[in-house]
Amino acid sequence: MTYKVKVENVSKIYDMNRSRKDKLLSLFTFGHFYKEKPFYALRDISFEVEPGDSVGIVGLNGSGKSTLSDLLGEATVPSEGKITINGTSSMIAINAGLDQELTGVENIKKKCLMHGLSEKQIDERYNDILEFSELDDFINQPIKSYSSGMKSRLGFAIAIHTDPDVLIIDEALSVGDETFSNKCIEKIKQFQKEGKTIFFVSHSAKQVGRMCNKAMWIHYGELIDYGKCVPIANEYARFITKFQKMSKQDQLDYKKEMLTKQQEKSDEISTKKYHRPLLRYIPIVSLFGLFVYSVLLQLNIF
Ligand SMILES: Nc1ncnc2c1ncn2[C@@H]1O[C@H](COP(=O)(O)OP(=O)(O)OP(=O)(O)O)[C@@H](O)[C@H]1O
Repeated sequence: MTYKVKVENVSKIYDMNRSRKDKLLSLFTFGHFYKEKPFYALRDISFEVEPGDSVGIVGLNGSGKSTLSDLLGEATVPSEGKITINGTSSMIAINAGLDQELTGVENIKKKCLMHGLSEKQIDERYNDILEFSELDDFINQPIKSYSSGMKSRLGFAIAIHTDPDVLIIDEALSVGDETFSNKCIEKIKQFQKEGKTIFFVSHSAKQVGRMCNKAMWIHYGELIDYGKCVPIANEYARFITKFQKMSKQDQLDYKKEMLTKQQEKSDEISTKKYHRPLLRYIPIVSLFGLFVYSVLLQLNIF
């Protein structure tokens, strides 16, 4: 079967340099010179998703779930590798793509236009979006004054009315009241019946087990399991039960140890890639050559 989403050897590297000068140096030398070492928030992830699949993404805090959903929702681009989506994607995350300074009405228009809807289509769908979001008169307020639940409701209402083929739901259901969550779940089920592809980011193995046919477990930047939902959700639930039985201090120590390992692996990759003795000087020498050449041109020496 042809895939709906194909992710090939994708990594997301964060530039950890703080000052503008260090960031620029790292940028212009293609990462060869840096003060702070880069961080691989996701490392060499590959998977394929078939049309109509509902994929649950689980993992501890800081494992890389939101980074992956941002990549799938095309809010950011991979640092390495390739993502191919056959169709349009729409992301529902708290705040995803919403402009804090604009009102609810303005955000509806902006996001719908970004998803390729015409002014006429937006006018036709506006009342449905407003009704689904349950925001009533608050829709005319800037969304910076909204609670996280209100933002999530607006984000959800807009996303489901933009006809996406691929829907990415990032923790949108963990805020807000239960009645609204149930309404969203009904809507998601309707999307599933229509054969749409769904990614569902959640901390809850139970929710993933109920909603998805496939699952992936991301652990500190690595994809450690992907396949049929129930066995993975069960395995993750067992891990979480064990984790929660640990003392607060042991949990912190575990997270610290994992993060240190993740940073060590990031260092290993960057060292291998960027610290080949001669190669590391090529970008800076080329830039310097270009600079000298342009100065000579300005001086009419050629
Ligand atoms: N802009 C950034 N710059 C540097 N590091 C970042 C940035 N965004 C995220 N990270 C780091 O990348 C890793 C993955 O973060 P991400 O938010 O994707 O995890 P998550 O699994 O979604 O966590 P949570 O469940 O808490 O939302 C974390 O170590 C985080 O600190």
